[in-house]
Amino acid sequence: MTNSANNAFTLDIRDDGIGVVTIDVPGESMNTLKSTFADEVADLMERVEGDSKLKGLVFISGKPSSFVAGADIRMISECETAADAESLARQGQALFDRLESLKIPVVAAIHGPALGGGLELALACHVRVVSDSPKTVLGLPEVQLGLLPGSGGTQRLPRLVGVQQALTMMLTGKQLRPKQALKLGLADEIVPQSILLEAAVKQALKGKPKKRKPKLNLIGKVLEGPLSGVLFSKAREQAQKKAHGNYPAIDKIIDTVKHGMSKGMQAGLEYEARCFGELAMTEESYQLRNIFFATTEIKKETGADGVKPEKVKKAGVLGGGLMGGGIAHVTISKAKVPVRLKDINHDGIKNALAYHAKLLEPKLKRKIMRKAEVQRDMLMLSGSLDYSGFNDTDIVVEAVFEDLNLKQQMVSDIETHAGSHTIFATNTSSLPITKIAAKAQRPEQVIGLHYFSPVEKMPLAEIITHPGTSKETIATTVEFAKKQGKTPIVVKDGAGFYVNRILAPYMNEAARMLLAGEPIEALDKNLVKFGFPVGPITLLDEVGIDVAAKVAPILAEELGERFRAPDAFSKLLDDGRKGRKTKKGFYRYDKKTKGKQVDTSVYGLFGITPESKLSSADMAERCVLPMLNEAAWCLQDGIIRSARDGDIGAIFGIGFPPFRGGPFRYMDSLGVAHIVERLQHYAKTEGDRFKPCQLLVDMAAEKQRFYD
Ligand SMILES: C[C@H](O)CC(=O)SCCNC(=O)CCNC(=O)[C@H](O)C(C)(C)COP(=O)(O)OP(=O)(O)OC[C@H]1O[C@@H](n2cnc3c(N)ncnc32)[C@H](O)[C@@H]1OP(=O)(O)O
Repeated sequence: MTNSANNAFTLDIRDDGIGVVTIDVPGESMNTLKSTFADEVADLMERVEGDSKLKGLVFISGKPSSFVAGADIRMISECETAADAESLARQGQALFDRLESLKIPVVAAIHGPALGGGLELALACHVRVVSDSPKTVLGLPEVQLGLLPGSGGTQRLPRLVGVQQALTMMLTGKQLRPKQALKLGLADEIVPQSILLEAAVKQALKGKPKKRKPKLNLIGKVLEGPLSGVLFSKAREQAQKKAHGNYPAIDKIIDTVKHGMSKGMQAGLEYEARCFGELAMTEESYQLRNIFFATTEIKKETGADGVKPEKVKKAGVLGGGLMGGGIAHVTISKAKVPVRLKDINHDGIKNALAYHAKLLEPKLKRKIMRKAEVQRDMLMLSGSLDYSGFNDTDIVVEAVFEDLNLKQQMVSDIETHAGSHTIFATNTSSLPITKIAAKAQRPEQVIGLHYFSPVEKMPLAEIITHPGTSKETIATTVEFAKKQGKTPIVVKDGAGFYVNRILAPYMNEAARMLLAGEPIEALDKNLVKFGFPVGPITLLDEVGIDVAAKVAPILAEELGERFRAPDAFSKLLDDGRKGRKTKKGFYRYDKKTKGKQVDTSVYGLFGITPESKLSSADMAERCVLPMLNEAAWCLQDGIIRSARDGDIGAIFGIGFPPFRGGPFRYMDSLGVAHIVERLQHYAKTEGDRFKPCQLLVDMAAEKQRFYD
């Protein structure tokens, strides 16, 4: 084989006898493994096996900032049968077996992500040298795609780092940084990127190392020896506590590791390939892969066709509350942009600084950041009580409380004190952007930038345009949100925008069932079982009953009767129940209460005796259908630009069960006609609020789907 520019793998043999294989998939920004490489890889292996002078082999990436991001997910999605996917897994297994069996030492030189099949390749090598860059991460994230590691990962990882650690990595998809990988024995050496290749060559010249046993303490040895049965059943119990049986990959990962550890590597690999094939065909994996494709698409979009974003070099934040503090933090720590924060009093500024410091502290403790880096990030946040330091801001995000006059005043202040190009982004969750921009001199620079709480954790940002927002403002705000680590969706102005608009009817329906006597625990439990991270009543307590009570009439007024909230909020508020923040809501928050307990006195307020009459499935259906219907309304009204944005918004903003693909993909999977039929059924039994929107009715009549 001669090396060709079209090859993904190029072998160069150095004078010291070490062969360097550079992985560089042509035409792609990141290396992924594809079955079409089979012939060139077979040639490469023959060349290596046939060269008796070769002393060792090093695998390194030719890409500037990634090793290998795994098997090509598109290739997995193209499989039509379980047998097709199983054979992909076997192909990878066979190659990695052959690599591991080489008599010469094989070293992986890793800089950037080594994920999925990329880490499986590295696991088959005899030594792993990693760069100390923050870009370097090692992980097996297949579970997030509804899959298991299919090319030996389920067998090699536990043998290298121990069953317990391997299960944690595979069941959570967690990615390890270099130091964590070294500690576990997954990496053998950490070096600066500049000497990565040389360090790997040095390792190869040392000869083939003896196989190491996992680094285990005494308890680890017992748990992974005589008590391994307990270890596996505990892992299953813990994982299912969160997954509620909704993710088939979880059981398969545990079964496969167990099979291989008790019956040997070869049997484990057989089992692994079979399970990989089966999982690739599940609805759950199909939907999770779709999320990967959707987010990858969104990452590439500017939000405004043909317009390039302006660079944001400095940002302003108005308001030092929880939201303002969170926004300042992600702007500095993710986007690396300095922030000037204004509040009306010193406490607000102090709060924001303290919040920023609190979020940086664990990074110092866990050695993700050095002290000097933390200090630098702290210095990037400065505060003032006036608008000094705002004149050179490129964007200002407002996070003051929800008052239209106040927000209009802020627009005017920014127009006076900041630059003529400065964008005014409002983090309102309920006020129309059109009204906030109504008195602006430069309305084209006013936009909504709606974060979810807590800002540093929630992945979604809704970017809301009013009719006058310019394309430049959209593109710059979208880019800014991406730099802050958010997945942005661009939506049109309208009450509740998208996320809160679809959330409200879902919560209202849960409240209605509660008023009809369904127990609080049952409502929460059944919706969590459906796949939401928390149930609707818990969510009401978290969001604040007062907040829900304030938003409900606004939505009803603008969008109609179907948004009319049940008459429960006023009674709760009269009783001083605002939810978790006041330690009084549907649940008890006093210190003495152990675990999560319903405050049963709530039932007395409504004169009801709780009694479950609905089945788990009926309860979930009644809550979820209004959300699905409203999502379709939003598409019909042009609030969201596509079903894809609606799915990503619901999954990343609300936690709509990812394995169901989002509201639109879920409707497709059940069939739009079925959704319409169920909505019509409930419209008869429960009321007009369930009436399906015209888009759904038309689509059902035409047998259409949201996705091809
Ligand atoms: C048999 C095996 O066990 C099965 C497997 O390996 S399944 C795959 C497991 N691997 C993964 O799940 C990792 C998926 N990738 C990622 O999480 C992220 O891409 C990443 C963290 C590696 C990098 O993120 P980021 O820097 O934001 O880059 P991102 O925009 O996502 O990706 C860059 C490009 O690589 C592509 N890409 C990354 N990983 C890919 C994969 N595994 N398959 C296909 N394409 C992939 C993206 O689609 C994108 O393509 P584009 O240039 O056309 O836009």
